[in-house]
Amino acid sequence: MTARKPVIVWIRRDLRLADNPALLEAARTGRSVIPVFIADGTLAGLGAAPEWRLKLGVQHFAETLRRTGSRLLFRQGEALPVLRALVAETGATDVYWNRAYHPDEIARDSEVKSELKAIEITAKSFPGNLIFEPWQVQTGAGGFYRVFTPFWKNARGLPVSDVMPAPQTLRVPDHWPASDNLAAWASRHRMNRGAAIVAPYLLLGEQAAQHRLQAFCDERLQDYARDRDFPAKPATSGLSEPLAYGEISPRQIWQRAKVLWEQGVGGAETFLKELVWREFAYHLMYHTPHILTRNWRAEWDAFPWNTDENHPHVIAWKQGRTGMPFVDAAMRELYVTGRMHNRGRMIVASYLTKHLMTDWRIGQRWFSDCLTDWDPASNAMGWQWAAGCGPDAAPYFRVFNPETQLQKFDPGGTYRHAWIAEGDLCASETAQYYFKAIPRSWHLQAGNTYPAPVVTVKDGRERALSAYETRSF
Ligand SMILES: Cc1cc2nc3c(=O)[nH]c(=O)nc-3n(C[C@H](O)[C@H](O)[C@H](O)COP(=O)(O)OP(=O)(O)OC[C@H]3O[C@@H](n4cnc5c(N)ncnc54)[C@H](O)[C@@H]3O)c2cc1C
Repeated sequence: MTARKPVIVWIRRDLRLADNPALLEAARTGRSVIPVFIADGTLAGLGAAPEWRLKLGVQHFAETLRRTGSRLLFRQGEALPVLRALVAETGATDVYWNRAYHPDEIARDSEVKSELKAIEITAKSFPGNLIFEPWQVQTGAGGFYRVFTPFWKNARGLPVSDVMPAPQTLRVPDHWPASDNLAAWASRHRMNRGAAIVAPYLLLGEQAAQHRLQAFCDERLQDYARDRDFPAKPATSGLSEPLAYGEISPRQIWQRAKVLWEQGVGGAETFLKELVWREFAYHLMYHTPHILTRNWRAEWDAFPWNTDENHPHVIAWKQGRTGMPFVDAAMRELYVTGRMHNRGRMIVASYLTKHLMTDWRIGQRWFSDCLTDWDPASNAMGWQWAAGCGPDAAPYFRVFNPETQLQKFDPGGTYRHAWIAEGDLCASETAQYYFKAIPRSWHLQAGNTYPAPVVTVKDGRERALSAYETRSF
């Protein structure tokens, strides 16, 4: 009687109906479908903002499923016992999911798959969260890539399958198994006041992501290559946030932009290339998982980084009070919006690791607490790139100058004005708001004098280069 047995779809960071291979395959069996989200140990290490954002995403997707007549079950506990219990309760014979690539998730999923198979449950995983599976893009010798350009040249020519439709219907089981309390879980977060501050900047849910993609392709893509580096311009897609929770799939973005590329729309190729940086980050995380926690190049272990998280320079960096307007503007943007422009990310990461000679993992931790688009692979790759210790990294001796960068990418001072209130007689609302948003314990006020640089461009550069030149490796 398999025909009547339900299929369990284990929902993870794939909070969407369309282009969701596991969900579609389950619907196509014609059997009832039980979608479940499991809050397990892999979520324990999430920073405050991404944890809060994930919970909002799960709640939103539960609402989306409810509108189709289905539901999202929610269970707390380790994945294997939860799935085993659900199989026993429902008589399901199949469990489907879309693949995840973090080393902890790979280990968990492999165990779940073999244990379910051992009790004669069909456990199937699908490729749904990347354009190219990490093992699919290979060098001529059959290995993995360490450098982006050849990865891109190879990947751009590979076939990409069509986007899948949302299931037309999801058959419901005769009896829904009980769910743990999703609302109670979702309201338990560590953002406190931060939630209300960041909330207006969120791009939440599948529909919002699709609208954004459409608007971006219609209005911004044409000028993307020209404008994408200017932090005051609304020139980029902002899709990293829904991508991080699977509210949109990279394949949906790829296929839309690829058509425009083929039609000769300016900016489309550059945009696709940026999207493939995300693929490259996953490729690296899959083949060299130590990128997440250790210097990718082990010789950098001997470098004399500052590892004191409470060093006054690190505190000034986190609080946007380094005295370097580009760095401070970007750090304040992060605090208020949960986002930071890519140029800002490169500048603040370079300033922390080079001028302040601080271990990149201190910056990585701060980002992982503050970013609503936090993504383990892109984040680690970005930090190791900026610090000079990663694969295909910016060489350590190439030190971004935050002053000339500001002149070049914010020539009219719009970005600076948006985030730096001190000394500005007509300080913008956002710049003033920063001081309302930050904890009182920081003792900062908009009327304060703007600080002198904690380390000047020249001193920081010379110190970093001298440490680099006298290094023991
Ligand atoms: C130190 C540092 C930390 C970063 N941390 C993250 C992070 O936690 N999460 C994250 O998604 N990105 C991260 N990035 C990459 C990049 O800054 C963001 O992806 C980008 O700013 C997102 O804005 P967007 O969606 O408007 O990008 P767009 O310019 O519209 O680009 C489209 C998509 O391409 C991908 N992309 C673009 N640039 C990069 C890049 N350099 N690396 C990887 N993917 C890229 C993203 O998925 C992005 O949504 C980091 C970069 C640095 C230097």
